[in-house]
Amino acid sequence: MADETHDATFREEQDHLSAIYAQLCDLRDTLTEEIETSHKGAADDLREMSEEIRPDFGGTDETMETLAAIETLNSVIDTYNQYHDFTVEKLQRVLLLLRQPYFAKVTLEMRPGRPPRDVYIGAAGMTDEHKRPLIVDWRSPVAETYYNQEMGPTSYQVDGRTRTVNLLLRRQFDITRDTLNSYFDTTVAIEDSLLLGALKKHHSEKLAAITATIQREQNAVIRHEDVPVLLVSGIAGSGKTSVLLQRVAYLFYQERKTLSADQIFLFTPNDVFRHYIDTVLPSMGEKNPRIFTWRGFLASLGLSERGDGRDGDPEELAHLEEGVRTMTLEPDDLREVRCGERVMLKASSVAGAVAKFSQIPVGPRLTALVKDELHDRLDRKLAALSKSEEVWEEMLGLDVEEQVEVFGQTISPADDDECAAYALTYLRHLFSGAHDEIERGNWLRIDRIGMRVLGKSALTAAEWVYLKLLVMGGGEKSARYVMVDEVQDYTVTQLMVLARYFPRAHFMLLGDEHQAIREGTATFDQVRQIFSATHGEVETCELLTSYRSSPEITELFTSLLPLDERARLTSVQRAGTPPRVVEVVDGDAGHYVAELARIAEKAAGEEGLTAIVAADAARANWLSKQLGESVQLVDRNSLMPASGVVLMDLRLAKGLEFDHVVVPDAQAQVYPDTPLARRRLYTAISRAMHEVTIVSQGELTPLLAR
Ligand SMILES: Nc1ncnc2c1ncn2[C@@H]1O[C@H](COP(=O)(O)OP(=O)(O)OP(=O)(O)O)[C@@H](O)[C@H]1O
Repeated sequence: MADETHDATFREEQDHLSAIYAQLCDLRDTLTEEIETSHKGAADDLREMSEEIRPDFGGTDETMETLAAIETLNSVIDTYNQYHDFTVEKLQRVLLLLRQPYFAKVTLEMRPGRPPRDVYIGAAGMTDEHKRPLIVDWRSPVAETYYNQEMGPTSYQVDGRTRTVNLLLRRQFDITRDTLNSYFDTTVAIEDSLLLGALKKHHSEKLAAITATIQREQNAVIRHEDVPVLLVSGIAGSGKTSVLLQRVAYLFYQERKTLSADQIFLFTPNDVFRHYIDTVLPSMGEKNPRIFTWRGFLASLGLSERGDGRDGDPEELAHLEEGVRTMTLEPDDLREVRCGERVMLKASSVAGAVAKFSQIPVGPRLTALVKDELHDRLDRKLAALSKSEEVWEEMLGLDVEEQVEVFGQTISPADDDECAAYALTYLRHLFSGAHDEIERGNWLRIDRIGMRVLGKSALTAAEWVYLKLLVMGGGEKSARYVMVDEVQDYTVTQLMVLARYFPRAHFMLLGDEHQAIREGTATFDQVRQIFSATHGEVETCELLTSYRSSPEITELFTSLLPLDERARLTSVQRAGTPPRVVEVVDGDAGHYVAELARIAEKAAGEEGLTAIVAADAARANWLSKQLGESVQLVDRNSLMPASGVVLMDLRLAKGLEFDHVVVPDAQAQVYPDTPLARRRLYTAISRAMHEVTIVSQGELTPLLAR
């Protein structure tokens, strides 16, 4: 490390930073001015143009003229917007960089014998007025040389080809705006001073981006080639969630012309976790994807009332698959097509449409054919209705504005044929909802079909969605990427639904089998089977280093794992405190609570956030009553405070981290020597960054006894 102002390199780097910072400030001013001027110009132009438009819907010609003028005005607005979007986007990047222009530099010999090139790497890319790079985006190909953590010959991928270069210098910077706090030259691959600095910090209310310190094994996941299914298996605190979010940012960069935020779906364990991560992407200058919890997903399908559908038997889904393959639709499986209150096609007509394709098996193809037939039938019905004088009368009674809305103009039909033609347009407008009903498949009684196939009286949410997908196909076809964090907590049933619901999406599944804290969740072998059946080969990446927890804490929670696995895991070496174990031997509840209260009180006086992580909700509630208001009980809707002491159920602590974790009730009744209890204890302890206190009422669990 070098941070002395006498250091010539330090001065050179500070000068470089000052120069870049000044350029960024100039860019900010120019762009802001451009936006203001164009805004004002646009505002003036638009005012002038819209004043010229004299809304006149008096006759057909006048109406057409008015509409044409409005259309021209709209296209002028679009052009301004496009220009505006580009400038605004560039300004956003400049503002992002003004907080920290860059965090690293690599000096590369691109070809032997050529003069080496300095590349400064930052959260976004920026060029000067001659299009020369000032700062290179961390996601650009050449930035990979920084993340490879290899001195000397190294390589990076450009458009699928490997480029070999010589890395002469890898320098990291601690920078705040235009001030260089320090720099570090890395000479050994594993030495990462910036990382150590980041890991020493106290807990923060929100997860932070790890752009500047992404490690080699993490980089391999973030920059992984686009495959149908990527399963990332990583120990507690190995950065799975961080990697997931960096990967989303990477995909946005890679596919910036085509990928929009609403094409990425992110599944998180609960709402507390969702709040914990929701500022990471915005802080990187990117948008958040669509974030769901499993419950939220079911609610979006209107299925909340059917329970959470987690624990349903996957065999039932297999039965549905088989059943659908061999069944035929019966009249009772069908219902009429409605538009509001009005029946547009009777159930018998729907049955007639289905009967036309009796040779085709039940499934998406049949549904598509029946939908076409129903659309035709509806059209024919509307065509017949369009001859009705009653409809004509109603149509001719529309006022001018309604006419323009329906026909794009006012109408004055010359004869019956013209009247019928307008009436058809009118009816289509009026009953467009019926076509939507046909498309949504609301003429199929999914519950009835499912109950018949499974021989039971009600379907779970999972069975209902699954059956609908089997019969109608579909799901969310616009989804291009689906990310599932904490995948070890999903059941086979849930994963089968997700795999089918997103048939075209590429999946990224992240988890830790040792953190499966519920009974009956899918093993990673099952995860692989499910997705290889629907999406093709599943690639697996491993993350073996713990970043969250000090070496002492990592040693404690990895001691709960089988020996052969333990041997492969590492943590980042830094100073830590040994975990404390408190056995309240006499088992008396009063003594036990007093001891916990003492620990909580002491923790409240310390810096950072302490969490008392109870094994389940009932224990969390009991402890809350005992400990009183000095300890805040966290529920599903709580926001996490920055410091103090909180108490929560292990389920809500999932994915989160705290400076100090207290594991209460560490006695054998609560943590017996069973695989599930072992995983729960591992999960609870691994929430800790710097300190762990284990407290048992009576003798300590055999899982931790030495
Ligand atoms: N490369 C890195 N640089 C700096 N900090 C990192 C890095 N990787 C991970 N961390 C930090 O380690 C902590 C754990 O990361 P994260 O929550 O992403 O891990 P995880 O594998 O999802 O954990 P868990 O399985 O326990 O939920 C976070 O505070 C994160 O910022």
